[in-house]
Amino acid sequence: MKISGLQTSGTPGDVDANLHELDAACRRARAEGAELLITTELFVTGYDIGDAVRELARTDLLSPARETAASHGIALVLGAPEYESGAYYNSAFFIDAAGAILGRHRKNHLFGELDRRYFTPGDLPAPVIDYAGVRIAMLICYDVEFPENVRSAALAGADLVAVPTAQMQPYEFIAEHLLRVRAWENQIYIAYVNHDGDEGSLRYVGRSSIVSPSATVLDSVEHGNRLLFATVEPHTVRQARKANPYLADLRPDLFTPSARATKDPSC
Ligand SMILES: [NH3+]CCCCC(=O)O
Repeated sequence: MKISGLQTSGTPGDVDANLHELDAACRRARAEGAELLITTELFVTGYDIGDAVRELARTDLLSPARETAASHGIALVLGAPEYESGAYYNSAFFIDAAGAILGRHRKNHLFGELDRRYFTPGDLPAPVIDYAGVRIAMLICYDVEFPENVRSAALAGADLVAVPTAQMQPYEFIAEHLLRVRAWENQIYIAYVNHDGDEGSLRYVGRSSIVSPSATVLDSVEHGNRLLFATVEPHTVRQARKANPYLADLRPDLFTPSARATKDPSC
């Protein structure tokens, strides 16, 4: 499956402008043969936009994006705020090429006051969606910095982790190094799609990338608005896991509380 990722500064607080950019990006991505377009974290509204993020979360942000996906025949991993039963979530939605919502992830590790002021953390690990022969997990930004999140997706059979992101200075290290480690230690594709430019109090690091299960950077960009492309192949995941069998060799029995409590009789 050819996938794409849209690194962009977006238009903070302007849903119509962001949806217009989404439409143009879907057209370009589809023309290049992509079957999936991954956006940045909270793409539809912007991230550091203050109380407006909650006001916008209570509007219908998904219907126009679903129509865009269907009109271009391309699936989306779409970053958008979500409101349900009095709670607000920093979410990502998997929308298929017919505009149907197949899955949703609520950011399960909130980052500092910026997230916690407005959102409730999700209580579920990354969902894994079977789409066109590829098993796709979703995490959001800070989530991917916890190895347990990516390992859990890999053990659940994911081939790819799509990561809508709003990664700001001074965290260039994550974009430049950590993603390749996450891909290598789990033999899994990672698509990390970040904001760029300035937004509110933040200066984003850009540095979006798509990384192979053997930690090869398949496409990347430092700064600027750009579509990234790469081809995700499940057999490449399987080959990588033969070469680096961490998941097969893993000994979860050693990491249970009871294993930790067991005294070593030889000492
Ligand atoms: N390294 C911490 C920055 C995480 C930013 C975010 O989750 O939006």
